[in-house]
Amino acid sequence: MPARINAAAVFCGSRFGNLPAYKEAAEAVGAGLAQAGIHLVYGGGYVGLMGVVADSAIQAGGRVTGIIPEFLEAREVMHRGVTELVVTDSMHTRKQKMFALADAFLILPGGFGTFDELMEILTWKQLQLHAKPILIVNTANWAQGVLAMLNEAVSQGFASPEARGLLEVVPDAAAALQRLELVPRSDSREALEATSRM
Ligand SMILES: Nc1ncnc2c1ncn2[C@@H]1O[C@H](COP(=O)(O)O)[C@@H](O)[C@H]1O
Repeated sequence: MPARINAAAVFCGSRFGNLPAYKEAAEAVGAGLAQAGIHLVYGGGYVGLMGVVADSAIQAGGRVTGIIPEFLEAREVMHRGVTELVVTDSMHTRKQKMFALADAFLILPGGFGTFDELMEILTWKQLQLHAKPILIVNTANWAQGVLAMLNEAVSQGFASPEARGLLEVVPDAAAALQRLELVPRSDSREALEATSRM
């Protein structure tokens, strides 16, 4: 079935993590997006799972846009093989551009930076700045800690069950790609207007 969305942003680790399953998931997501004709938007690095997802999409003939802040060009080894590379003046601009381009967000295994990106896109949704799907690809249950934290916030009365429901958890890349088939293309003007409020 052809994909209805244009682009998905992938947030994931700048390291590989300890399990081979993490790299395999990044490969499957990159290749799967390309095969579905979905434009990959990601952080522009060559390192860790970020590089894996980009390389897999490129090898499968996909369109890949990397968005990287200038100060991370060396640290995250800016990927020069992507279709488009956007160098921003700050982390904030990077996030805004990734947000504006994407119709949906996939969160793959990662560390603190990935958690930050997840929380920001989730809290923007909680504030009704957007309504785009956010999917955690829970490979080998890597996200159990962050999910427990979110669930605990609901249990403690600091977040509503509705807010917790703004985030979907899927077990693997195949389920994520299947879910993306159901996502309608978002109105890019609405997305751009939303970024001006962030
Ligand atoms: N504070 C941050 N805001 C946005 N993005 C960040 C932040 N810190 C790091 N990042 C980026 O996240 C990815 C993955 O980082 P991991 O720590 O490996 O999960 C990387 O591109 C960081 O630049």
